[in-house]
Amino acid sequence: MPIQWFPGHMAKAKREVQEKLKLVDFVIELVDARVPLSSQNPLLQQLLNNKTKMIVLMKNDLADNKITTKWLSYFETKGIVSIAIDVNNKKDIQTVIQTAKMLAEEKMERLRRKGIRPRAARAMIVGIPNVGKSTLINRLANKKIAKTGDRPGVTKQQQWIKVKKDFELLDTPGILWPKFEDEVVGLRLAAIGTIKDQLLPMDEIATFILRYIQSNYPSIMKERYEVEEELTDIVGIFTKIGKRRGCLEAGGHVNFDKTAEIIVQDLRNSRLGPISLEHPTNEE
Ligand SMILES: Nc1nc2c(ncn2[C@@H]2O[C@H](COP(=O)(O)OP(=O)(O)OP(=O)(O)O)[C@@H](O)[C@H]2O)c(=O)[nH]1
Repeated sequence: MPIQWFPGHMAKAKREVQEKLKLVDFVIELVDARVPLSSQNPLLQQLLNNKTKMIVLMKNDLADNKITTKWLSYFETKGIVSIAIDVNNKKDIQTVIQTAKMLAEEKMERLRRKGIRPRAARAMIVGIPNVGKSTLINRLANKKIAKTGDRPGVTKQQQWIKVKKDFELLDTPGILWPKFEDEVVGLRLAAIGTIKDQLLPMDEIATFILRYIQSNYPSIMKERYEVEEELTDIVGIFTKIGKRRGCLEAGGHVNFDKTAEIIVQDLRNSRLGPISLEHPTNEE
């Protein structure tokens, strides 16, 4: 899939993240629970330079819980603290705060051991476009955005959100671009809506979604689209779905673009139920 990010934008985003990283003690990396690895930016790991991070699997309400559990174990085996949340669930927001506080306390303990007077630990949120950065910041801020002044070496004043007495959050997130070298990664990200649709071949994405669902969630395929057969005749399947969903043009022909759009929107709007598009061991 020919998706290109402009190198200039990427370089600028990288510089901005690098600058902000200097201000914080740890990083909260947001990924999409439906595609946790595909929605990571491998560059972040290099930029972190030994800084602690926690991973928040966002939009867990849209993901398959069984697969999410596997992802949490996967990250645990890598020694990375991870949690999965629905940003609209208050309990989940509390879990983010508690987990971040735990990391903050570890950091403060290290300072104490070095004889440095503890202060509030500072964190920033990073993630690819549309992963939920602003929404999570707003939930954590809960209208408590507090100016805590300049930090040395920073010309632009940073706003900090006092989430807890000993934990502050940078009020602007770091945007990182996903990586598209692997075609399947691109298709997964396109399916969940990371990339602007104008740039996308919707029929390819819809086909990807149908094939994936047919092999991983055949009952959904049957219930939603009344398709039970193998997807060898993809044109036939599009025709069937298009007719059923009223995507017809004059003359009774099926409009394939409209049909593809409906399939993609069905997935994005969770009309197919909770679905994960990536498995830790690539079981799919
Ligand atoms: N269902 C669900 N939707 C979520 C969740 N978190 C965020 N969203 C939705 O995802 C969309 C994108 O959220 P934003 O907070 O704008 O994402 P962002 O990462 O700040 O996006 P950019 O500004 O493009 O970088 C919004 O429609 C949110 O409502 C979640 O946990 N569950």
